Amino acid sequence: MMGRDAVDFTVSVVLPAAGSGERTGLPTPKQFCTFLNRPLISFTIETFERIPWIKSIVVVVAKESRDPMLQIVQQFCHTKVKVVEGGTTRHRSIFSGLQAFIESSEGPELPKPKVVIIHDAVRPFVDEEFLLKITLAAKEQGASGAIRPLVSTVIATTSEGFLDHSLERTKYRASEMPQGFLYDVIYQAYQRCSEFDFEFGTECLHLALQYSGTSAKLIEGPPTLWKVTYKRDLAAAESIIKESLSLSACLITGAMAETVELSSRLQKNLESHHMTLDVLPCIKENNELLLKTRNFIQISISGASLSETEEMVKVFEETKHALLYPVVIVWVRLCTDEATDIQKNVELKAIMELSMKVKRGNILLYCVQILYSKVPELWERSVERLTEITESLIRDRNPVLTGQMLQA
Ligand SMILES: Nc1ccn([C@@H]2O[C@H](COP(=O)(O)OP(=O)(O)OP(=O)(O)O)[C@@H](O)[C@H]2O)c(=O)n1
Ligand SMILES: O=P(O)(O)OC[C@@H](O)[C@@H](O)[C@@H](O)CO
Repeated sequence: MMGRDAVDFTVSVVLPAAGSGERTGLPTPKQFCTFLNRPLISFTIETFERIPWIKSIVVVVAKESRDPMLQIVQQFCHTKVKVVEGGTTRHRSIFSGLQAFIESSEGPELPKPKVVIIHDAVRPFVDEEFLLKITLAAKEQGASGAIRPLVSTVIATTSEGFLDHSLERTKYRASEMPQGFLYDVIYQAYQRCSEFDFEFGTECLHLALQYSGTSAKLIEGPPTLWKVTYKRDLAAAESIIKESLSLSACLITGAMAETVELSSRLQKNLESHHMTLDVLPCIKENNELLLKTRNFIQISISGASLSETEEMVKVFEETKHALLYPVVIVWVRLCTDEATDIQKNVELKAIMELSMKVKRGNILLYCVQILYSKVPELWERSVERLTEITESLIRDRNPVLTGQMLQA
């Protein structure tokens, strides 16, 4: 497949995000519903923002959402974004987005792109490879669109609500997003389309065919292109993102024989559960490795200070490593002998204070205590429990459990 260097022309994106999300039944429009401390729309924007050959992103929001959207842009450092106001229907919103590239009385707008990608803001899972296919096809053919096989059969009903006939499913496809267009093709189509199209239409590809005589190239996309429409879709999106964050971790073993031995057992268990691990004795001078993942497991002997954890936190704060996704630190405290209550309280106080402080920077600090046992079966069982707890903390990223002394 052609690579990024094939994109030797300007590409911009229009993200319609001015809907009210009625079908979720939630008071907040779904594009602004949050998980992992971030609104859904920010995840979609990030998907496009990290692609170097995409020059600008026009986000189209309802008038009342303009200021909240500008705050999101600032909070999550979305640098390629311009926010414009949408309309009462999706087509009106998309047309508003396209007009952001046209000179206006308020002065120069965004540079007009050769190709414009139109993508629903509530479809957060799109990858660069597929976007490249859509973009290059749009450049060649004038228009392109993502399609997916139909899951349910399409039927036509009589006016009395009875079956009239069913369509042969193999002949039809579901039209999804992203879609790509030569800018002039889709802009002209919107200039020519009818009020009926603006009011009741849902398909940009149809407008390109009807009003610009351009038949879109259809490209089958991956199943990840689905649109968040119902409340259950928000839960599904959150679960998919959390799963994608929990695939790797950095295991910091410490230098003592006991912590290295525990690290080795934990590494074996986590890798057998398909987690990819980078293993370090300590974090000094390994900043680039620190920025490879957002999950850290730090093994230390009870009584050890949190200074190394604080060093890690400093690196994350300086690099804004936790800006877009929470960073998880699981501080494993290996007890080789029974600590006094005073020692436990001192440690517990230290971990609670530090966890509250770093949570404001989107860093989730957990503590798990494991008692060393000379009895192999008991020790094995404790390490198994430590593995399960560690996996759960990384997967679920539950802020409620931060700062607690969990027991493996
Ligand atoms: N007037 C509108 C209506 C919809 N959209 C956007 O178009 C995308 C797909 O539309 P849909 O899933 O139908 O969103 P809503 O219209 O918000 O959903 P509902 O029909 O449940 O209200 C969404 O990102 C939505 O914000 C838009 O920009 N302007
Ligand atoms: O119809 P809705 O407003 O739910 O969502 C818009 C979808 O129709 C649209 O994204 C695709 O069908 C491609 O045009």
